Amino acid sequence: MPVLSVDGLTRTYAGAERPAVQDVGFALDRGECLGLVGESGCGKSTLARCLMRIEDADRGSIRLGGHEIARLNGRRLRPHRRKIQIVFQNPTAALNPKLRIADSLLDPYQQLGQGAKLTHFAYTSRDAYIRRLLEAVELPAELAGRYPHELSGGQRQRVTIARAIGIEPDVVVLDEPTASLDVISQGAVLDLLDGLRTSLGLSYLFISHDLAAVHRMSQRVMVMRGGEIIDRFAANELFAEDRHLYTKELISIF
Ligand SMILES: Nc1ncnc2c1ncn2[C@@H]1O[C@H](COP(=O)(O)OP(=O)(O)OP(=O)(O)O)[C@@H](O)[C@H]1O
Repeated sequence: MPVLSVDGLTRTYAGAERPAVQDVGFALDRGECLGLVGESGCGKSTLARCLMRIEDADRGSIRLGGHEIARLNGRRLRPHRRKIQIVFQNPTAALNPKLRIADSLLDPYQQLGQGAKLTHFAYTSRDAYIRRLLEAVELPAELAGRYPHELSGGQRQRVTIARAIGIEPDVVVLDEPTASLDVISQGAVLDLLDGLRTSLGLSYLFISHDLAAVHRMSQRVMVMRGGEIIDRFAANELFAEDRHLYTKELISIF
């Protein structure tokens, strides 16, 4: 059974002529990285926000671990929230500037993790939990006492990754996770994410406008345009003759 399966997902903003996300469907297997590529404005982030239930889809189904969550709210949605986490493009906006790194790392656990059976990041003590998380994202333990502005962009993004994985979700939505980083940090963060997927058995929906990054990270790729998935293929079929013309255009610019 897929860890996440989405069917017919559609989201139209008030006053818009056409849906930002239209009839999107896919299934994500355990341990898989599924790439989603498309140019700015094609609906990638809207899809991500619908999956996270930050926004409501107009219609369609979101099955997470076999549970339909598209229309759950409040108390009924809460038990499912831990299972899907997101890493956003901009780690500076994602971290509370007034919290030390240790407290930022603890926050998801306090909100959603208590009572969950954690295995890799079992909560034996506050310090051990934080140390283990920093280690997992290859950051030195002494960063725990610092504030976000005392870290580099790459280090901050590692902290948001640690926050996302510390409560052991099944699915992590990576929404342009390296777009704000320089090229060297981009490669290092992608390598880290790839390693975490394997070692923790995570499933990723990896969203990017960068076809090269998506191709490098993913086993399967979907191409989105105007809110719709217009092409999908296994990563090793990227250069196949029968690729959609639009995919070929994306290939020609990468
Ligand atoms: N809150 C909103 N209200 C109204 N329209 C929106 C809203 N957010 C996005 N849109 C519109 O929905 C469409 C899809 O936007 P979305 O941000 O999902 O695209 P994207 O592929 O993530 O783009 P980018 O890579 O630039 O973030 C665009 O036409 C955008 O203008």
